[in-house]
Amino acid sequence: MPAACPAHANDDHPAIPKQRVGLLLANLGTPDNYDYWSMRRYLNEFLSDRRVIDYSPWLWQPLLQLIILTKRPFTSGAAYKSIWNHEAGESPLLTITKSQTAKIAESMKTLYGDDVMVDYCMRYGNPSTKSKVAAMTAAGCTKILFFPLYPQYAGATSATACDAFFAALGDEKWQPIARVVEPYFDRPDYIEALATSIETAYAKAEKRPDLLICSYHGVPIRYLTEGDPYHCQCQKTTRLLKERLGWRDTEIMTTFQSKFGPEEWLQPYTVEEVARQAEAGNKNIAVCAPAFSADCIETLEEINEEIKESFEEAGGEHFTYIPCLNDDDLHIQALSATIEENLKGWLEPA
Ligand SMILES: C=CC1=C(C)c2cc3[nH]c(cc4nc(cc5[nH]c(cc1n2)c(C)c5CCC(=O)O)C(CCC(=O)O)=C4C)c(C)c3C=C
Ligand SMILES: [Fe+2]
Ligand SMILES: [Fe+2]
Repeated sequence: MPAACPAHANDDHPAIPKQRVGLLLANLGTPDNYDYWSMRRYLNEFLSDRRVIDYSPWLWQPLLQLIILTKRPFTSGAAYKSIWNHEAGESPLLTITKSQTAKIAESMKTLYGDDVMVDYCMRYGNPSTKSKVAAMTAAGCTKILFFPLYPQYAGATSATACDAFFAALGDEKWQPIARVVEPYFDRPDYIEALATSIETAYAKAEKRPDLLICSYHGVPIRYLTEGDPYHCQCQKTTRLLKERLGWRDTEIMTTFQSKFGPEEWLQPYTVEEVARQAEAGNKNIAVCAPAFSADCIETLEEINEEIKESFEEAGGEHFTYIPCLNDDDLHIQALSATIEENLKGWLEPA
């Protein structure tokens, strides 16, 4: 009987690996090092993304290439150097993402045995989203669950991560079926993990802080008026946290940090608000950063160095930075439960 196709007639039919489900965790990015050229490469990729900076490239690219990328790699490189994980030779965001991935992989193994392949990728820098989608497809993942590790949606984070994921799928001959995990800021288990981290920090503090500032990464106000729901999701995160903690309105507030460029961004700006609070008599404050699933340059350097300095210069006395949830057990449990819900219909726990 003739073979069904010429490739079947001889031995050059491609090997087909065992089919599995891929779980791809995605975070923002990281430079490979803090030297000028590594920083320039990273910032160029990041700041050329039109989900982040939406000006016309005709206007933006000359400014970026000729002015911003001649100076900023030096200042950002120095900031990265001050927080770098020198032992591992990588940024803290990368170290934490690896640990989160390993812990989530462990909980997936308990639930599903070897049926799920777990890995992580970065939107900018390495490992790229494209390389990880290709590796998962080659390893037999015919379905991929993509999980942008941002509690709140923003076009500049979640959407651009998805754009890179969908573009990578577009390059695959045998394109995996895809699902994306939605923002998780209002999940009770995430709020519980956040509230517990705050209660633990407050229990350890010498003196109870007068105020908790929830400092979120900012975006231009224009992005909100053009339809990005990030601002509302940040405000709701603080409200849910306040309700879970059982606190009064005067004990907790929302601010925004990391302003970049000349436009007006979401306000109040953290760096100014901490100084106002110190001047108003709140000499003992705590700051947490619920928009970040992992500590990074924006928390370790900007909050714990620049913003702390602004508070102390205005007469503030005690500044407590409450770390991100990182690889805390409750955080990993909340992320794993979110993943389990999103895998339903594809896989059931054994
Ligand atoms: C958590 C949510 C984030 C939003 C929303 C966001 C919007 C946004 N960011 C920029 C510009 C910069 N962001 C930078 C770093 C950075 N941003 C986020 C997260 C969000 N950004 C993270 C997690 C990080 C840290 C990455 C790390 O490697 O540690 C920087 C780089 C700082 C530097 O190196 O100088 C810039 C610049 C814009 C313009 C924007 C909204 C439009
Ligand atoms: Fe950012
Ligand atoms: Fe809003």
